[in-house]
Amino acid sequence: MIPGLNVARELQQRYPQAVMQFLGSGRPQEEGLVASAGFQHYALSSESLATARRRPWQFLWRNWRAVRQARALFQDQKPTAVIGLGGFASVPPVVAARRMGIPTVLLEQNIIPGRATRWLCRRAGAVCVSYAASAEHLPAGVKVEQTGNPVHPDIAALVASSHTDQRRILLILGGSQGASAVNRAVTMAADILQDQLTGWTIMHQTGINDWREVEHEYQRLGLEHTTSPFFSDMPQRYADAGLAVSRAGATTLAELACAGCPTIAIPYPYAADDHQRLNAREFVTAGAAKIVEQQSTLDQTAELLAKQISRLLADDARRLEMRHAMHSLARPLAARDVADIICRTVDDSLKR
Ligand SMILES: CC(=O)N[C@H]1[C@@H](OP(=O)(O)OP(=O)(O)OC[C@H]2O[C@@H](n3ccc(=O)[nH]c3=O)[C@H](O)[C@@H]2O)O[C@H](CO)[C@@H](O)[C@@H]1O
Repeated sequence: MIPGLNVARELQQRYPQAVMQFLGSGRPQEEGLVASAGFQHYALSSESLATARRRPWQFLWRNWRAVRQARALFQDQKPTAVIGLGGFASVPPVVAARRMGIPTVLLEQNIIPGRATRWLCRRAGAVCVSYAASAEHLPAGVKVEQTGNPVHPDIAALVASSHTDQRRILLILGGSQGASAVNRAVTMAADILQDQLTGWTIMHQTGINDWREVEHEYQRLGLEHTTSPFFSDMPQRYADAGLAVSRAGATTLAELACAGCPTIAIPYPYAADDHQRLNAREFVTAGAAKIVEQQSTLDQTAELLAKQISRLLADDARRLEMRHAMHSLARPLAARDVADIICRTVDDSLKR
């Protein structure tokens, strides 16, 4: 969703008269994000794959209805192009667009393309990916373009920020929902590292459920900290951070790259195709991040995490090297490049 918003911002700047509409499955958080970016949102009756196993008829019926809804909307609005953002809710509108001859482009952030991308890619005008390796997981003949993941312009601008590193903020991120296992592992690691963390401020995004508990824990430990269920000013948070501990969601990693923020990634172990671990590995290979695997017990995860944090806190030079490596992975012009590809796809379809 967030990369899609950034592409819409770029297109809106180029074509101020154009109308950008987002079609989703009606999740309130998604609708809120779209509305606060100033775009229109329509909810279709699409249903995710999670339903397919439990209630297959409901899955088929609701998605069939969603295709019909998208079709009716497109007949009325006559869109120039339809862009699939990778989630399952993108399948019905892209299917409807294809049937109506409307040009389509897909965005895929994860190194292993998700099912929606794998299903839709053959007839898409182009698939814009974050990682070069994604092409290996798509059928031959699909037009794959490595654009990087379109991040917010204020985050993209962080690439130009200075490379000297006096920052003493440890940023903890759990992805858009927050991550309970990360919250617990980090607070337990903070307990182990209490002395070493003196002089550092912990900036922790907890998600809604754990906020009180995490806040209470830092107060008990007497550590400098700010906690919030969700930060609405991420560009500033990234700009201030000297080290991050984070889930390995594709967008967060792309943003950390622009910020040049050395990162300890704790991949979500149950992600489809284990894509978070694979996303993070690309960063480890480049020397920009470390991985701490989530273990079967929290104690073990916390212990490994504490060791890794401790090493990096003690090694300013290593963090600076990681900062350079992170910046080398940044794709601050991704939104522009995706917008170019969309425009080219539309032009090509008009010539046919
Ligand atoms: C658990 C899970 O399956 N997560 C998937 C989900 O990630 P999810 O959407 O949870 O996380 P992402 O890393 O993709 O994006 C999180 C976004 O939320 C923003 N943010 C985060 C914290 C905060 O306090 N404020 C804030 O604004 C970040 O700046 C970022 O833009 O989709 C990604 C693809 O896009 C996948 O790679 C992830 O595996």
